[in-house]
Amino acid sequence: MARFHETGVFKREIITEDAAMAFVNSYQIPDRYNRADEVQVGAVVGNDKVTNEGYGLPVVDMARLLDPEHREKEIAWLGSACRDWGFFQLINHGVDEVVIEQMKGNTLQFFELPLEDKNSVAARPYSIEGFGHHFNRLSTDKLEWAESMLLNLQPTNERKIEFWPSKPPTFRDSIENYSKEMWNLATQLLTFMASDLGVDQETLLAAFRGKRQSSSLHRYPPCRHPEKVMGAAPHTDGLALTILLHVDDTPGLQISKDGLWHPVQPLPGAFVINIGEILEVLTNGSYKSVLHRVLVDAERGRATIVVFHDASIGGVVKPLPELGEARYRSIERPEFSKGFLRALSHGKERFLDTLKI
Ligand SMILES: O=C(O)CCC(=O)C(=O)O
Ligand SMILES: [Fe+2]
Repeated sequence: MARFHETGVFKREIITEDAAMAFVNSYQIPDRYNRADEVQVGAVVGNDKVTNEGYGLPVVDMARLLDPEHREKEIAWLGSACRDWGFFQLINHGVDEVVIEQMKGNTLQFFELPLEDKNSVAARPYSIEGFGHHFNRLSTDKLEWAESMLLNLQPTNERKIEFWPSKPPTFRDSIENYSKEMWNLATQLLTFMASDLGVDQETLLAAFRGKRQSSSLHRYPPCRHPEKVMGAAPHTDGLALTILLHVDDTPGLQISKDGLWHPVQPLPGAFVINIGEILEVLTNGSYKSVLHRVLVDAERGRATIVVFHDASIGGVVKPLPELGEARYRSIERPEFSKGFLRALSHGKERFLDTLKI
């Protein structure tokens, strides 16, 4: 992924004083944030129900996955969520609450720092890591209504410690602990996914072992004109498995399904899990990597902690051989990133569709 910039298709802009002022006083939306035309694309389902039956985003219960009496049914439910939605909320996940609360607290403390402090770990124009705007696409050159802190977490030799905030002082420990918890959770979920897919657990886990884990911390300031700005423009995730934690209960994430945007109503204490492009390929198209976006609230700020897990089979992105005739052509991992980013940046067709056989 260090090769992303070689494609020359994205850049990360720093948060300037003017940007910070625009976020605070949002009566006037500067032109580069004004994406009213994009916000209006696609109808939003007025659906705030979170149920296991209705049309809401599926809720998967880890306690049931671990309970022999309910396991089989819950694995099937997990599988259907990954096939039909590409997203689900996970409850009773068993992740250490102290680690979660410390990570949430330190994330908020970081974002509350004076701009000068946050910019001491500012992204460089063509670096993935550091503090700044999220990526902006060269096709529009518009900016997202958010400030984001991106860091590589694992393997440790791929960390760029110069981007790791030293304020608040516990930040580095918190994210280190959080990284381990997320790796354990990802591993656990993958074993159940393997059961659902009917593949050997070890084969699926091996694709993730030793691969990169990275994080994005996002803060979406409230905006007096939420109909004009995008917290995150529509995208799919370019890695394999994403685990998102809401720091607060402000909604904003929307998932595309059947041509409609479905708002996610964050369940207290739950994670939002989604399938990235690479897991779609690994599962030979069984699990779906789905378009999502973030809209901003008029009054309430929102923060999220997102951890991404990469995967490949010996450095190649391709379907697991156990899953029958390949429906995607094999591609070297670095080429995959280039193609993914190029397609995203130019807002063209989904890169995965160009790999379909
Ligand atoms: O903050 C969110 O709700 C979503 C963020 C996201 O989609 C991403 O970082 O890829
Ligand atoms: Fe995403």
